Amino acid sequence: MAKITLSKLRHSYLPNPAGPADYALKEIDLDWSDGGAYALLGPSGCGKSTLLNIISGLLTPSEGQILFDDKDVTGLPPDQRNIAQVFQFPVIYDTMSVFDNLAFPLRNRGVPETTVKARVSDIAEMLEVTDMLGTRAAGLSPDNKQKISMGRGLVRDDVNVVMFDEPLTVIDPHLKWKLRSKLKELHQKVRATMIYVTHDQTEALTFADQVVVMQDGEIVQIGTPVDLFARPAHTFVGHFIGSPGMNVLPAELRDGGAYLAGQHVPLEGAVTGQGQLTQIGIRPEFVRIGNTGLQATVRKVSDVGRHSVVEAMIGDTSVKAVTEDPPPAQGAAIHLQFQQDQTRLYRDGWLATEAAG
Ligand SMILES: Nc1ncnc2c1ncn2[C@@H]1O[C@H](COP(=O)(O)OP(=O)(O)OP(=O)(O)O)[C@@H](O)[C@H]1O
Repeated sequence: MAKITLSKLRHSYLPNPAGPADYALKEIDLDWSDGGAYALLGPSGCGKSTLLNIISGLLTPSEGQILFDDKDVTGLPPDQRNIAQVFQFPVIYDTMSVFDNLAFPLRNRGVPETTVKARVSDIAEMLEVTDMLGTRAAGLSPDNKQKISMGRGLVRDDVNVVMFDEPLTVIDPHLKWKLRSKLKELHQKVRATMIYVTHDQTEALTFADQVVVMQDGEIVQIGTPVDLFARPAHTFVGHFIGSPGMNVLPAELRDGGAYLAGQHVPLEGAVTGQGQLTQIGIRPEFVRIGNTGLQATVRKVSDVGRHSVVEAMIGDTSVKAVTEDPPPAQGAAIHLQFQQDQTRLYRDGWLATEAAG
């Protein structure tokens, strides 16, 4: 397994890119350490596949370098990069048995048959497919086929990195959670460097120790699932992660204080930096409905099981609050309290307050 370094990477699909908007990947600098479990998370079109194809060698970047264990592989074709990939759809040989499918990547490399047997039975056990080893792959259900595809990606122990590209797309929703946690468990057992590409926050947060969040060809934050929830570096991360996402509210900044619809909102700490557009970011989990605080009117209440999501209007601005108490009625006049140490200011999208304490 290898450490992967992406250095000053940029990519444009245009022959003569003029400005940042012409780049599918703006400048990417990133270190993925040996044996880590990473997710690349972002909406459709943010550049995930472009980055994946550059790492696997299917695409040569317009600028920058890719290093595996400090060795420059930017010019190497895919077959010389020693990478395993698991795709959205199963890649298996229907006419072969499950055993032969799992053995294929090893036999292809001339691994001795005794090692093949040992390795295939280990992987089969981890994936709980031992009883299927003698079955022809053609007869398997789509999710079992995808499990075997994953097994084929994991069976070699000499690859630099295993990359998963939206691997749960074909899996039935009720089986997804099972395979998600299985993959996490597998990573803990095989300790390979793994990169998991997805637009689904639950998949990314369940699988990865470190999540790389992308938007518009740029990395907006790299952090643990807890970091991304607790202290989003960008309003995009706050909004994209969490359900419902962070409230991002228009704010006026006067004498270092923030105001929302004319009402003062205490922030977590001092405001730093420069920037034009100022916004307050607060997660709905930290907005309380109380007797004092910002005046608001309830617009809508959604019961989502253990708690309710109350959407209230402060002036023209909609704010969401999560509450486990009986919610107020639609149209009620209420007060909202923002937990101060969780109330942040963002400037042009980027975090601009210092953490409390
Ligand atoms: N072959 C190509 N030629 C021109 N533009 C491309 C090509 N492939 C991707 N793009 C553009 O590059 C940008 C990034 O696309 P990319 O496929 O990397 O994003 P993504 O995050 O993987 O999205 P998805 O999840 O939909 O695949 C998009 O604006 C896309 O339109």
